[in-house]
Amino acid sequence: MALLMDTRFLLRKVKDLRSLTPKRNRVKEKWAATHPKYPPTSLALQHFDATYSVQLGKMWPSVRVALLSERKYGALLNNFSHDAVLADLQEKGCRDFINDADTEAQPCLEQVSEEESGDVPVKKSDSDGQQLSPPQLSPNIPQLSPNIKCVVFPRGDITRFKPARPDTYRLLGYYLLDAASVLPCLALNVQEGHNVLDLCAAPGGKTLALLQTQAIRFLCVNDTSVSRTLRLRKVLQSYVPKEFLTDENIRITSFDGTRWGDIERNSFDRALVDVPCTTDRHSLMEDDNNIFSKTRTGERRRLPQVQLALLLAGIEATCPGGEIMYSTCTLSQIQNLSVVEQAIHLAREKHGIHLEVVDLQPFTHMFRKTFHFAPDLHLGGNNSSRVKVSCIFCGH
Ligand SMILES: C[S@@+](CC[C@H](N)C(=O)[O-])C[C@H]1O[C@@H](n2cnc3c(N)ncnc32)[C@H](O)[C@@H]1O
Repeated sequence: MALLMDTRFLLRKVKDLRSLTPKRNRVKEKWAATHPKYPPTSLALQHFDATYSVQLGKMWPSVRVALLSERKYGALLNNFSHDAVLADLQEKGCRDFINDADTEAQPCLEQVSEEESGDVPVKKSDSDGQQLSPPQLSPNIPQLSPNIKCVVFPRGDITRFKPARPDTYRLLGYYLLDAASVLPCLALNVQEGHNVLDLCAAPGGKTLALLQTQAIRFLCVNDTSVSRTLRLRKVLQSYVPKEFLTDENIRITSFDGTRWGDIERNSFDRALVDVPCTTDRHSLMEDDNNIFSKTRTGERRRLPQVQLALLLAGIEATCPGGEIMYSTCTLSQIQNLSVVEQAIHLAREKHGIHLEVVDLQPFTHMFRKTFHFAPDLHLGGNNSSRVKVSCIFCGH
């Protein structure tokens, strides 16, 4: 311990001495050695400027500003906590945007776009269902779980939430996440007694939201990264009472999700496939661990391939009549619509599985007071085989 402290002291000293030396060459050398000429955040912006200006046209400048602005959090309330957190946050000016959703509203045509993620729910037809070619839109409105509550400060108010405090049972009262991350969990339409698969689950924000429904019979939580799965376990321990985290209720694994079809088929009523992606906002903000860094170029290029394999695995794992939610936090069409389109095609051609795409427009319309959504997007390669889907864009 003493040695460690001395070492730390010495390190600090060296730092101090360096800061006293005249700036000249030393500063230049250090800069050159540690900072790439083009940091990953700049490479990400260059890439988005090139691709999204074409994909989004005149919407890109405002979407760009939104991506570069401070992220706005939501606080997902923890029903397992004993503290009266909601009243406390309401007193501070927050509102539960799910409770405020306009469930009576009918979708209208005017819609504007803002930011990040593409979320696409897909329904698996009965095995003897008719072949759907081209893929058909299934117009249904998910029943919103009354138990998922997520509060936000009013539009334009970027007050930060204080870290959640533990209650007398050491459970935290809320989990902070991008408010839009709750939308795929709501759209998944989990019903009483369902078996649910969360294929890429860590660090666990959406897993927690799914557990808040208190409707799930069995939840299977997976993430290929062992370290991130460890984080997820810690999150669950901080929010969910031990008696809920039994083998009968939940299974936590660290498998490669792309191989899930080899492990378990036709087993789940619902599957959430929240894939790794270019995490657009993060890639513009943080140089550390950035997918646009030169060392991760190969990984970035392989993303659509991995996403497709994960979605296909989620489809195989779901039983006939079940629903699959594909979600990302990127605007990229290649990582959103193209992946869903290819998955539908391959599921039919290779596995004989027929899918219909659920139209999310009525769903997004319910939340138009809180989020900006993309205008209609189309699934399908040509005019004659178009199926509409809606992509949800994170942020306010
Ligand atoms: C967008 S994050 C998931 C976020 C999570 N759903 C949440 O709400 O906190 C994507 C996750 O996919 C995981 N992942 C990447 N490749 C995977 C694979 N082949 N199988 C399973 N998980 C994978 C990553 O480790 C990462 O944790």
